[in-house]
Amino acid sequence: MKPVKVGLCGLGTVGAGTLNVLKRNAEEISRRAGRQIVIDLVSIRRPRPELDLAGIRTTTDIMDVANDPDIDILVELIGGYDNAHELVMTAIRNGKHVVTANKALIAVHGNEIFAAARENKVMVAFEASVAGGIPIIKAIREGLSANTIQWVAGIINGTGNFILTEMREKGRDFADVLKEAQALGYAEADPTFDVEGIDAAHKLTILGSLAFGIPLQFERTFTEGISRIAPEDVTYAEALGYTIKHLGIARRTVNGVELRVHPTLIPTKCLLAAVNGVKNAVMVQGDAVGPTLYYGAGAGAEPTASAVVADIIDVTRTLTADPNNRVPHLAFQPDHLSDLPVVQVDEIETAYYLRMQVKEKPGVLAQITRILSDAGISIEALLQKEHGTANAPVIILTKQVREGNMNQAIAAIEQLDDVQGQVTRMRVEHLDLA
Ligand SMILES: NC(=O)C1=CN([C@@H]2O[C@H](COP(=O)(O)OP(=O)(O)OC[C@H]3O[C@@H](n4cnc5c(N)ncnc54)[C@H](O)[C@@H]3O)[C@@H](O)[C@H]2O)C=CC1
Ligand SMILES: N[C@@H](CC=O)C(=O)O
Ligand code: NA
Repeated sequence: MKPVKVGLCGLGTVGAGTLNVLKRNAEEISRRAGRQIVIDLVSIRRPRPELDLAGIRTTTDIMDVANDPDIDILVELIGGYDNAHELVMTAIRNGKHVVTANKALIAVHGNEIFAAARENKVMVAFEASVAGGIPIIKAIREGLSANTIQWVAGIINGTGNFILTEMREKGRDFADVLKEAQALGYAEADPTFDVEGIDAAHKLTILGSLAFGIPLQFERTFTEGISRIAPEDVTYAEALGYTIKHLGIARRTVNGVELRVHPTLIPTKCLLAAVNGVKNAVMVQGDAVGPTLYYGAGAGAEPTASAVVADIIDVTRTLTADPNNRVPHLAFQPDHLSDLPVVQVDEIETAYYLRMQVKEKPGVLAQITRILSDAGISIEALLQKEHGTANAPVIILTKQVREGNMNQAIAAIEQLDDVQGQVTRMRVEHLDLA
């Protein structure tokens, strides 16, 4: 049988990793795929003498790859929304299968891309786009397909988890750790995507669609990053038995589905609290299987290449399958997607961590607790730190409450004369494994 010809666009961190894995494991890969897979054409912007490109054609124009009649599978590893969009749509229209690691592209343009792929009877594979090397898309789409999925929660940005871990364990400076994450090839081209939660929101958008069979709705995913986490919150959380992690949460509720990414306090005994450095982990709760957990490297050249190459093998294996019998892109048949609404963040229900600076005088705590109880908010724990100054921090953990009620209570607390500045708030999740 003729070899399958791959055209690779983007020879950066993941592109170079993909090239290396495909070459190093070529023999095993062809035994698994049933055919030889060769990289035939690579787009390259500047010379890369350290890479072995022997026998591979090169071009400086990515569109040459999308338009080359010899290429069977286009692998998009350039990143970003616009050029990648044009590249992938052209490849699909030219009848090529596509493998991509680009979560921004899938979260924002995925509905259009999958419709075009269906029309042109080609596959678009995107395992590397969520949680790097962890086969989470395959797990949800295939391994858990018997289940009604109740929720998915995970650490899905390696850079952010690396930063939080280094800050907590070694007291390192945020900016310094971010620079290291960039040097290690973990961060996005624009690292604000990592620290402001946008990258995690792209990934959660994809996970939510796979779990609940809804169209991709990135614009409805609530997004908060890690840039405003203060070191003292890490310390107070620990004193209360919690660890702060940046989580993506997709949950089915009576009103629809929640899609949200934000810093979250989770009990230190929870498995996700032990996930450190660039590692990611995703928990999926299905009605039949119960809780499941997937762990591994969320970023980096070869872990990500592992998912890219697995997708290339998957596509190769199913090249001759009837397009109607392939695994649907979003796990559910495209004409059976659901219109379950994504609920507004005001409507979500969660517990809260609150930190405020109050004047050390009698009666202040009573005023605060009255505001909370008037809003129907029960207190789980309260910490008052002696500062020896006129002002002292008060930390409150609440029980579950509707976010809209919490917003009103916080606004009222901030109006009190004896409360200084703004109230810091973070959501708390227990991720019960029932
Ligand atoms: N680095 C990682 O650990 C992971 C990255 N990803 C995704 O993989 C994709 C690639 O990421 P990296 O390899 O880290 O990025 P990178 O910045 O290291 O590599 C991108 C490469 O594409 C080239 N490129 C960009 N635009 C181009 C254009 N218009 N024409 C020709 N070449 C162009 C760049 O010159 C660069 O060589 C992104 O979508 C990223 O989100 C996904 C999972 C993990
Ligand atoms: N920048 C991303 C790369 C993988 O998706 C991350 O740090 O997780
Ligand atoms: Na993955």
